[in-house]
Amino acid sequence: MTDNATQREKNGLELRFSELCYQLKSGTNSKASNLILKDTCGELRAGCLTAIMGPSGAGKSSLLNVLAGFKLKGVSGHILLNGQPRELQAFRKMSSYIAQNHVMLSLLTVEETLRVSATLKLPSDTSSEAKQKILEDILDVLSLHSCRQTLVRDISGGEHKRLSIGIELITNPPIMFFDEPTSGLDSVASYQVMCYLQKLAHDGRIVVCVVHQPSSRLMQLFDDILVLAHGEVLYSGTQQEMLPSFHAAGFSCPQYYNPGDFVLEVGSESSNQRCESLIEQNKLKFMQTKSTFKLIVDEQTALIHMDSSSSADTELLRPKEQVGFGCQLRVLMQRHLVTMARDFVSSYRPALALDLILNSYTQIAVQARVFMHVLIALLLGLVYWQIGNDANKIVSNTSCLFFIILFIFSGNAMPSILLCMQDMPVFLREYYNGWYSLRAYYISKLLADMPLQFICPTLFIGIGYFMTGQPPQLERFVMCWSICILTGIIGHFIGVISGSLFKMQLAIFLVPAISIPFLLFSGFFIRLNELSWFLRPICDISFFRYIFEGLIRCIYGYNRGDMACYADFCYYKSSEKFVKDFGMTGDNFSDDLFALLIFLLLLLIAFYLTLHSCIKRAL
Ligand SMILES: Nc1ncnc2c1ncn2[C@@H]1O[C@H](COP(=O)(O)OP(=O)(O)OP(=O)(O)O)[C@@H](O)[C@H]1O
Repeated sequence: MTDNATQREKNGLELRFSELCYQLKSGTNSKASNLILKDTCGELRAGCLTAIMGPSGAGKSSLLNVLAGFKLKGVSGHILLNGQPRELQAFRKMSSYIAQNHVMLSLLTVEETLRVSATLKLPSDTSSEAKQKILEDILDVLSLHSCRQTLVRDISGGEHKRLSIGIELITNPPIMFFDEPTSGLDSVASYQVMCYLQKLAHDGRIVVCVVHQPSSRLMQLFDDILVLAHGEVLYSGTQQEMLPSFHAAGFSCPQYYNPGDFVLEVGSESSNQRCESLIEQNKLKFMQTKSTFKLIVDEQTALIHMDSSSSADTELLRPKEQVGFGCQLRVLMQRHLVTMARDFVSSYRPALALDLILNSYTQIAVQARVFMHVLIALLLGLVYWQIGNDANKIVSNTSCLFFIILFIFSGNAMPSILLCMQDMPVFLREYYNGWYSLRAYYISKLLADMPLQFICPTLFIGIGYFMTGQPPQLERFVMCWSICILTGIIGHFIGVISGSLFKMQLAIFLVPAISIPFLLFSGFFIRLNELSWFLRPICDISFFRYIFEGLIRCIYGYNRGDMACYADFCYYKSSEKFVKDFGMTGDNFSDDLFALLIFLLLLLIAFYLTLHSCIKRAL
């Protein structure tokens, strides 16, 4: 008996699937549908490294997703774990899925990344010594010791892949799925990563990975091969038996030819017509084993059939969190604050293409955001230098107030879209791996984003208010500051919601496209009482109206009295007259504040629903 077989026996895991179909409803025509996987049969064994191979578009990633339990809609067939129907929640707990682009937070070190994973994934009663031991073992096994203190953004592609494996190894899962673990790596790094996978498999795990075009050196590392073409399985079994099987079906591999290239060429025929014999041969092999299934399980219970109408419960797809809500919140807050602080102090680096996507966006979102608020506040102060108490320049001062609103809103909404770019994939991966609950992530996000929402508008209004010569009264400044803070927070949530719901390009277009029309109803461009009657209700739902009204009231309302007039005649010497002409009479600042708080509450609810919908859509 070989070593692998011994391990398999020790572990005893075997994942078999038969008559597995995956049907995709076409987006353009709801009636049309695509059968991505057709009656596929195969087997994955513990102690063996299995490669899923096939030409591009054959359905390799789809099969991996279906087997890992990440795709449920449109899936039908049998998936049996050790002869029993796969129980999804338990299966997700014992398996891990490492995606091709395993996005991680770039401003944590390798060790911190593993530590966060250990704190959230290991049971709460695990001692810190035990956690440290696991962490050290993983650093050892994956040869990550030398870069343990390096930021994730600075490690090499191979180290990145190994770290993504390490994150999943924390819980020592007996089943591991990898989608193209060698993509983007050179042949040496690919071989190195694949050797680690072989090691993990030979330790008794089921390890299955999608590979594109393995070199003959890589091919030697695989124990089992599953060949897919046009959504059908041409072969599933050991590598030793692969070429004889192809030969028996009429496909002979030339001597000295890479078997990987050969099966890929066979699978690349324009249709599977010529490969019918191979497909039938494979089905027959698993038909024989299916009779064994029948003895063990009732066919009805083993059959999965989830069409698009049946809603998949996301809770079924994720293992339960291992630590309590308090610990989840603490770890998430700490992580967020550390990355934000590093983001603020770290300097720009020459951006490589990937670097630009993963790192610079967040830097723009934090570092440049603070810098721009200070710079633009100074510019505003210079342009509108000390005009706040000049009755002759009251119209210019109103424009200054409007500019403040506009800048704080867009200065917070737009960078928040970019922040979602990195946060969302990390959130979805960690949520589906049961690291934390939606509630913990939501609250940590609200709290951890707050410092920036206070710092930026405070810096801006703190500089701008005094340079532009607004009334030097504490109450008025505090009123003005509170409006600015609310404007920033509203902008931030509009940005975050759009960035989470839509692709970045669309979100960047949508935020100004939706908010600019509301500016028309703020009362700045046209007085609200001059609007046609049928347009007036729009003012009630324009948050810019309450922001602008609030600012005008706190600067010119509350018995401010006469302003200084340095010209022969100043029409608006009296601030009351100005407020009255603007149609904003009454010292109802609290009403504006209340309306803005209602808007904020609605946005907070919308943000929660957005996260919920992102979770559902990720299925
Ligand atoms: N959401 C989707 N909408 C439309 N078509 C899809 C979707 N998902 C998969 N497909 C189609 O299903 C087929 C299989 O896709 P899959 O990604 O599984 O192939 P693959 O073998 O992994 O390809 P590659 O090696 O190029 O990544 C492809 O033709 C793809 O276009």
